[in-house]
Amino acid sequence: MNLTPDEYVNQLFQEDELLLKVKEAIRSNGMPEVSVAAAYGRLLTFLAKTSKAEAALEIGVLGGYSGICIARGLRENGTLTSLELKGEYAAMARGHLEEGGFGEKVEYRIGPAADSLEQLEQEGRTFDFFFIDADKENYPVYLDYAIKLARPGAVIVGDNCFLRGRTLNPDKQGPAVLAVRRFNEQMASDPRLVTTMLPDYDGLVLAWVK
Ligand SMILES: C[S@@+](CC[C@H](N)C(=O)[O-])C[C@H]1O[C@@H](n2cnc3c(N)ncnc32)[C@H](O)[C@@H]1O
Ligand SMILES: [Mg+2]
Repeated sequence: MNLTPDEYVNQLFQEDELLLKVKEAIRSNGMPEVSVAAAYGRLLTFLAKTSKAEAALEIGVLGGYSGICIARGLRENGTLTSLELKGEYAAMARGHLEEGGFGEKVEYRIGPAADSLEQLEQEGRTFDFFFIDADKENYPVYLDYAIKLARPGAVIVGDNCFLRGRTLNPDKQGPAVLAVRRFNEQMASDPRLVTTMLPDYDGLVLAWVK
């Protein structure tokens, strides 16, 4: 019997011990099991590497899965700034990033990400890699900040742009769906961006900032 594409890819590229440990910690602490899927985590590493990312920003941390993937792709002197609402999640992620050897590279800012983004703008910080993966209602706000804080040539990645199918269903009109549709439309049409959206998984959208 044929393997599914997922099964085939997951056989070829198995998650390493640290990533499996992150997932186990999330499970055993009763946290939501919504880390980025393995192949897309590897895509984050790949994109950070190929874009030679030096200053990455992640919005939505959970247990540190995507943070490890991004940190693995950073340049030698690169840094990751991670925004997370919950202090206990950031503490878990910090432990995992330290275990991966990235303790010196990562800075956590706890609280609503929109506040942290405003603070980063006030500080004059800029970034060349963004991963947006927090509360969906604020995706348009996060995109505005990402474009403001982006260096020319920056990469912006948005996760879960199909909202497990809700974005695709015209009958769904809740605030998260409306916000993500707005985000997707801006990603697709903003003249400052060169963008694509992968039409499988849960809708990963990728933009390059001119
Ligand atoms: C989907 S999870 C992140 C998964 C993570 N990027 C990964 O793939 O490993 C979303 C995270 O966003 C956080 N979050 C929710 N609302 C937030 C807000 N307003 N500001 C910052 N973080 C928020 C949640 O606590 C949760 O940890
Ligand atoms: Mg996600």
